[in-house]
Amino acid sequence: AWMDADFRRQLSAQRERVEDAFEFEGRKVGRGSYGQVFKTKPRSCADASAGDYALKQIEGSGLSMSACREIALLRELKHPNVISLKQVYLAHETRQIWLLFDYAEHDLWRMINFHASAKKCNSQVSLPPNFTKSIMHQILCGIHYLHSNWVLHRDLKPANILVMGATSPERGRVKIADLGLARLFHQPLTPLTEIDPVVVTFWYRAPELLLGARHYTKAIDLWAIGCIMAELITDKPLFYCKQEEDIKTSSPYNRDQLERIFSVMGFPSQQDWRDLPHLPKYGDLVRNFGTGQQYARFSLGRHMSRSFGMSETSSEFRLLSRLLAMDPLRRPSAREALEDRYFLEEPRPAADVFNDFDIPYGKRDFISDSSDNKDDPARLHFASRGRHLAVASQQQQRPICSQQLPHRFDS
Ligand SMILES: Cc1ccc(-n2nc(C(C)(C)C)cc2NC(=O)NCCN2CCOCC2)cc1
Repeated sequence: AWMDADFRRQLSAQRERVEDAFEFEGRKVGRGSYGQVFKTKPRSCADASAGDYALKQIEGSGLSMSACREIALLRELKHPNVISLKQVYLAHETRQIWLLFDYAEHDLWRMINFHASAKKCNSQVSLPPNFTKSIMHQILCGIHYLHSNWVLHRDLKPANILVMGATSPERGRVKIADLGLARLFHQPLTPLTEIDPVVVTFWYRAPELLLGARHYTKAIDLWAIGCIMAELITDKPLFYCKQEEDIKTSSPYNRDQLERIFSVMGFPSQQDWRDLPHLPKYGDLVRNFGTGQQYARFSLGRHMSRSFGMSETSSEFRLLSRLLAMDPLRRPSAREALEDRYFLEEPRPAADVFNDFDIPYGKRDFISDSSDNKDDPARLHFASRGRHLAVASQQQQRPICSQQLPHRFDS
């Protein structure tokens, strides 16, 4: 061994082990190709008041490329709206890697689903009037910080937008994270592999990516933020498109997803998007859609006003349509979006997105290890990558409709 044996023994005796420091048996809240996540409390301070922590056990053993990337990236970043890495544990015996984060009780995927199902039962849940504005402001602050450090997110979607819960000192604060799969491949044209059967959603992918753009850009993140803003307003994914379960496409071109975008936005004209003909998949586009005349009468304004009564003159709509410019060159930077009139008007964005309202969402369910076996039909667990097809298994999901929902909630 390259190290003196005694010295090694001394080091390993001193090293703090993650199982000694944290209680996490039976407290799994997430599982996927990235590894698994536990909701833990430090064993030391027994008092329940201490905040919870999220322990991510990285899949595989040893310093994999993705573990290196995640640690190297996160240890350099520090911003109130970006998830922060508190500690790294290397279990030398098993060569396991554990990452310690602050625990986030909520995320936009679960929050939006909660409101969508409450709506279906005609039981509106009261939220502060600046709820969407506060969330949008904090997402843009976090992304502005990342972009200024030349970090692109590349997979922004509701599941990756976490929100701190009532027991956290940062109650109601947005934390941008990346729980998912896309991080493993940073080229947009990488074929989806069988590593992960979880279907990656294309609902937040910018049109230039679907048309073969070879590199991610900041504008691609801003498009996804526009999609998230629309979903916060309507409780529906703006560019929802059913997807074949076994999508193993290697081509970035997704005709159904493009069709959905055009049926909301209209078809981009030469004036709208000068560089469109230079995109790799422009030929496929013309073959499938011709001149796009069939989408001539569609527009975002028409869609948002007809389906959701949104005024096309409101500053909320104006910002949304800036973010969802088909031509990436016309989308605002994160800073320009933050300077939009929308954030200067009353009501102003709040640091706690729930304001003084009680938080109506349940806590995350623990994933029981019994549901680990694949042939358990009820095994549909929350895939933290925001897979919109997965729901909690029945015994975990309390149907909203059966309860009488009080106007206000006890958190
Ligand atoms: C390979 C690789 C994977 C992920 C990242 N990554 N990147 C980010 C940015 C800074 C871009 C938002 C965050 C993460 N990692 C996690 O969010 N990790 C999950 C943290 N969560 C776990 C569940 O509990 C809350 C914290 C980098 C590289």
